[in-house]
Amino acid sequence: MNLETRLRSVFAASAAVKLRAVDTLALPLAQASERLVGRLRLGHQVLACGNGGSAGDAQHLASELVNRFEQTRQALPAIALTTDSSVLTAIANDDCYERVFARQVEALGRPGDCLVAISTSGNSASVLQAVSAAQARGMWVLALTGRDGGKLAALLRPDDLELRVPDHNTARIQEVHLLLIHGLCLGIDAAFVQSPVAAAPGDSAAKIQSDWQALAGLVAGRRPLVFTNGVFDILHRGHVRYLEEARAEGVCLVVGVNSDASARRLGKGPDRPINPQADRMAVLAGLAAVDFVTVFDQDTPLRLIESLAPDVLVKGGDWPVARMVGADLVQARGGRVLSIPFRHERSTTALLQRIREVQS
Ligand SMILES: O=C(CO)[C@@H](O)[C@H](O)[C@H](O)[C@H](O)COP(=O)(O)O
Ligand SMILES: [Zn+2]
Repeated sequence: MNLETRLRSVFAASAAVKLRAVDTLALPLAQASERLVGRLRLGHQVLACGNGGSAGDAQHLASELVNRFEQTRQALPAIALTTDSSVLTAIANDDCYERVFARQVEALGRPGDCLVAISTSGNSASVLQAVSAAQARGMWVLALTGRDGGKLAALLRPDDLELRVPDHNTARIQEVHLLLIHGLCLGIDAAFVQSPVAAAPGDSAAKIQSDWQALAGLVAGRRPLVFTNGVFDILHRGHVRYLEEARAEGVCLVVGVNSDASARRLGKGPDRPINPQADRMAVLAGLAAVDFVTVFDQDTPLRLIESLAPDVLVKGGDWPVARMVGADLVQARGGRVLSIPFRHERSTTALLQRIREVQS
């Protein structure tokens, strides 16, 4: 067989693997892309690793997240663990090659971040150690593999994802890996072009949106949209947990805060709220679970709920669904209404009582 004939059969084989992969991988690829979007929106980052050709793939992915793929959108945080020769040689030289990625995961990974682990065999020890290090740090793993998934597939936990190319040839598997990387980026581009994250991590002030109309524009397309409201005078552990649970009900959480005048009309006491509305909003905006904070001056958040049209309405503590303002409105649009009990029973009133007792 001359070279041209052999190349023709390589082209055919590559196309055939891709067509086979469509059946098994299109759906999990879409799910992986959506999961990445969700985590990136929360300020998490992507770390990527692999050896040889897969090191190139890790860099390819990182460059498309940090810079862009096909569309202009905000920069996204991703690091290829394959590029810093000083770091790589020091770890390989002083410790062992198998630790080159794991050590970097230990240094850079944070809970909720994603490790993209690329290995055609699923058996590269350096990638396996990186996966274990990521799992130990509360990260989740997106594995790009081939063949039978190797030892890597066996290491994965229920929360991890694997995209396994149905072939045994290293080069063919790598060719599909690149297609998968571009597929991930397609979904990521689309999501962030449609609705950019207003606040960069650490820039919590951008989460505070007092203009309801502007807020409605910012959350358009970020559905299911979750809404909750309250005074949040002195934030306690029960609040933090319930806001995290509320955020998990959708892709964006807006918290409506009673203005100082509105809070005073609730009649909790002449000195309440203790903290002015600007302070209460700033503290809420500092929570990772909260995407936006806004304020309402009315007795109830009904008009705000009408303006935002959330898909999920949540109240914390012991509010029965029947008593929740706006419940019928949300349900009439096919939305859900939830009462999330405080898992840590704390009350601002009781807390203030204790502080006063200590003082007197
Ligand atoms: O690019 C190629 C082959 O096409 C090679 O460099 C290949 O990536 C290397 O042999 C890797 O070490 C293979 O590792 P893995 O995919 O089994 O984890
Ligand atoms: Zn190669």
